[in-house]
Amino acid sequence: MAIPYFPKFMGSDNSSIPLLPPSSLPLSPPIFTQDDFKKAAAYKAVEFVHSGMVLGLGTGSTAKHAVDRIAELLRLGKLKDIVGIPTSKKTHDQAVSLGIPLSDLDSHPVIDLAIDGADEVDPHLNLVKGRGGSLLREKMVECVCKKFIVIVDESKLVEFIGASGLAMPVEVVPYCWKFTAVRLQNLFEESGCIAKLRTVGGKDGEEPYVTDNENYIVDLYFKKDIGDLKIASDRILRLAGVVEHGMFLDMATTVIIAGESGMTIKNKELEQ
Ligand SMILES: O=C[C@H](O)[C@H](O)[C@H](O)COP(=O)(O)O
Repeated sequence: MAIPYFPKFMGSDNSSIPLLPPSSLPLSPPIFTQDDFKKAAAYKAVEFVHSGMVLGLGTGSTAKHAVDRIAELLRLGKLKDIVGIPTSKKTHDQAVSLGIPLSDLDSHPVIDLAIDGADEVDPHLNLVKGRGGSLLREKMVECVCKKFIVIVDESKLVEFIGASGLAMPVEVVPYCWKFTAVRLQNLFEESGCIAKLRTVGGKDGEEPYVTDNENYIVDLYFKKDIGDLKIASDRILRLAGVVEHGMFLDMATTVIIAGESGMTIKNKELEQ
């Protein structure tokens, strides 16, 4: 079993971070799990949270650690007057269960800081998000943030968007989704694109995955680089039937990456 051991990842407040392995254990190098890295990045990001902030609360296994940590600091009285704007029903439910005060974009159209995970991060801090299906609300919240901190383990770093060979999600309206999927695939024919409806196993077999907004997801898989991301984004968004896509371009202000060699913090300003 992995020993939670975070010598390189200590936050300014480490009340809930075990610092050293029990002395009875043999002195072998600590073994970290991927989840340890996600938690380390999340805890680091929460150090940027201050009392009185309106916070975008991300979705996914990495963001979940940040939400837990924010709730813990609220309970300890180390944070006060936080308002959270959740980016999915799941995060909403997590935050409610932890007692984090919540609101929405109607009441809080400007957000001080959002913290969220990502599926891919390229060298320019462009992202793929939405493999958990929450891209639309995430984009709505994170595009109105003064600061957007992305938290990832090192497995999310890619040379270029789509390089992982994994899905780039596009949220589409259910009406004639096949028609939209074919048009999406045709847009990126030269990149060897395959478009697939995301499905989940239901009692009657495979059913379309339905987002929090009652839409479907078409996942795009690329064999080659799709080139200029801004152009790709515009082409996707111009298709009627498309609601939003999972490329988050030029949005992250900071990316915190945790991995075997420690923690790296990349700032957008430094990349330009
Ligand atoms: O829809 C899901 C979100 O975009 C997640 O932030 C993203 O998929 C990363 O999730 P995880 O932290 O679980 O890898």
